[in-house]
Amino acid sequence: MAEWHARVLARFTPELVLFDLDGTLIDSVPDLTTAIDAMLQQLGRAPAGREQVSHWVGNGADALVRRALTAGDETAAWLLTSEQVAPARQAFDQAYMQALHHATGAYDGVEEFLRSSPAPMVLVTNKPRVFTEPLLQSLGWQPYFQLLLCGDDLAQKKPHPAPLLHACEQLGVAPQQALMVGDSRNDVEAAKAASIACAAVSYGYNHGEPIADSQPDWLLDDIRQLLAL
Ligand SMILES: O=C(O)COP(=O)(O)O
Repeated sequence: MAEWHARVLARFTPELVLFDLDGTLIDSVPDLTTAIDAMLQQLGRAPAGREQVSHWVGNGADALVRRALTAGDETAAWLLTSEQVAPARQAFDQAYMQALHHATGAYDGVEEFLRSSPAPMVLVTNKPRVFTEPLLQSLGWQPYFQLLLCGDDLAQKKPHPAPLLHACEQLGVAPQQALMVGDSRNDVEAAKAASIACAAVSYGYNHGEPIADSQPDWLLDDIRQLLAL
């Protein structure tokens, strides 16, 4: 088991680490793009490509499909009715289930952190459970996490603080003793609203914007920077 880096210890000693998944632990955009482009092709539309898809990830599968259907127009995306979205969502779900772990891999340093984390870990992702569980199983990561909280487990998802607070409560850790690690403003906003310290990684998606703008407590280029290695 590794020790926390002095920069973390100077503030507090985390008793629980809450991890985001997509863009933080894994680069899932290649496989998400395969699924989104297969869906668009079925609908007779042009493919979106990885760059666009990377800007649409982070608020769960429903938001991703809505954004793809409206070429990223956020207002138009949420004006679509559930009935309008349903066939596309079905096509996406089928394609993503097939593609789940073809090109998705862990970022540098992630495996090392997971193996040697100084504190118990929970996964708090907006990804639906139907994809998260088989993907974690395929990565062999399920034993690392005390709890998985997926995007469809609770009524609210990040940036709402509810999943983070729920995780703390389940593990019996005060929010002030937990650390959120994520890549997007959804993670930072959820952490701030829950009074949870937040480290953000600079290499993730964050809708194509710099995560520094959200002012996390720590900005990391590599998750191992949290550790005294
Ligand atoms: O939008 C998604 O499905 C990804 O969610 P995550 O970044 O919270 O892991």
